[in-house]
Amino acid sequence: MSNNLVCIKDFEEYAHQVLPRSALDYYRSGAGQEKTLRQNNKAFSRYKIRPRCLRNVSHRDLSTTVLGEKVSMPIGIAPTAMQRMAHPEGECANARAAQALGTVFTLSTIATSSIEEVARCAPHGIKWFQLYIYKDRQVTEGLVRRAERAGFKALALTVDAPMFGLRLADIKNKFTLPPHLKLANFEGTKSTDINKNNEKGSGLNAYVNSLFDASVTWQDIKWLKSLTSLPIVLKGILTAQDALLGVEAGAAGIWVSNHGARQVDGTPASIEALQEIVKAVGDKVEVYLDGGVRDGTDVFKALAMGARMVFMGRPALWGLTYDGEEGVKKVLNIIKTEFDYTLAISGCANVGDIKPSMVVHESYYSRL
Ligand SMILES: Cc1cc2nc3c(=O)[nH]c(=O)nc-3n(C[C@H](O)[C@H](O)[C@H](O)COP(=O)(O)O)c2cc1C
Ligand SMILES: CCCCCCC(=O)C(=O)O
Repeated sequence: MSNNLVCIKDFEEYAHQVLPRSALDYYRSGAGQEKTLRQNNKAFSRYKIRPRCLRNVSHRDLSTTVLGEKVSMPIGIAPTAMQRMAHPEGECANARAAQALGTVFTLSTIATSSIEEVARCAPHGIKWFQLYIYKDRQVTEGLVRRAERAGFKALALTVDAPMFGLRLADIKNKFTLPPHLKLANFEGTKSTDINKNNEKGSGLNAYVNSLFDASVTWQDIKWLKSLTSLPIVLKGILTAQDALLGVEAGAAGIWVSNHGARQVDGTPASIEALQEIVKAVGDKVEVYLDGGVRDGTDVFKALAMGARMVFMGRPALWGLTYDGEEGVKKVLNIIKTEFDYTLAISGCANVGDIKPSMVVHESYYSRL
């Protein structure tokens, strides 16, 4: 079977065939009419690679560093909630796959495996913890302390979700977490239950509106920084202005993202937002990108346009659905190989050889 799955699209098609409707729609969907969701993928194809020739690429090195840690490739796993709907080992399997490939796994606050379980499953992996700010600040502080104790290396604070986007499929399905699963970071607390309030639609929106703090401002980044010495990455930035405010507030990294097109339908594709942010931020902090990364050429383009690392959300969920840890490893190995081929055939022996001039917007060719 797996010989027939040779690219991420194949894993996505497989997951579409086997996942229950409600889980599939939750994983797959974007906000509103899903215009931005379609653009996240399409926008990459509007950028063109300009390969260079005869540059001795016989030995290649795909590794890089993020926040001072060496990773085997500039491709990591973005936080996605409730992964045990895809596979019984959920986040644990995903984290083990990332550990095996030597790259970053980011655990969602809204996970179906706890911080401690994931730390036990992947003790040597580079793990980041994704954070939401709860109205009850002690909930957030408790999560930070647990992530610190469990050896997580950074906090990815999601800044694009004061409320949740209107995901029409979840509303129609009246999404709830299957009863055998739990929000594992909150067992036995009132933050556990996403199923109690969904008579009118998706249980997610009811949960978020009742517990997440929509009044969060830049001052709260200072508060978070005062709590911890872990580096803080701001996830969900789409403008140069906010990137600069983030740098000023002391962020160690800016994660360019439109949340997989799940928040505002009508934002730019993440790749379209990347360059203004890279230009504004310069070398002050690292810049990452997620959203629509589906093959090795996408990785190359994002790096040429200034990202230090890219992350993938849904592709890991499709891999998990296929075969847990092994499925995610397959997905990661496929994109790693594609990136290696792109690097070599474009005349680069390592990520440092990828230069901004090697990727142009397609309009470059109509101007000639
Ligand atoms: C099913 C699903 C759940 C997500 N859960 C979270 C989450 O808990 N926290 C968060 O910051 N982002 C979350 N995201 C956004 C991802 O971290 C990431 O930004 C996005 O998936 C990247 O786009 P891609 O799926 O096209 O790779 C989620 C995305 C999806 C698809
Ligand atoms: C149960 C609360 C919301 C889940 C958060 C996951 C998320 O960010 C998403 O995009 O979905």
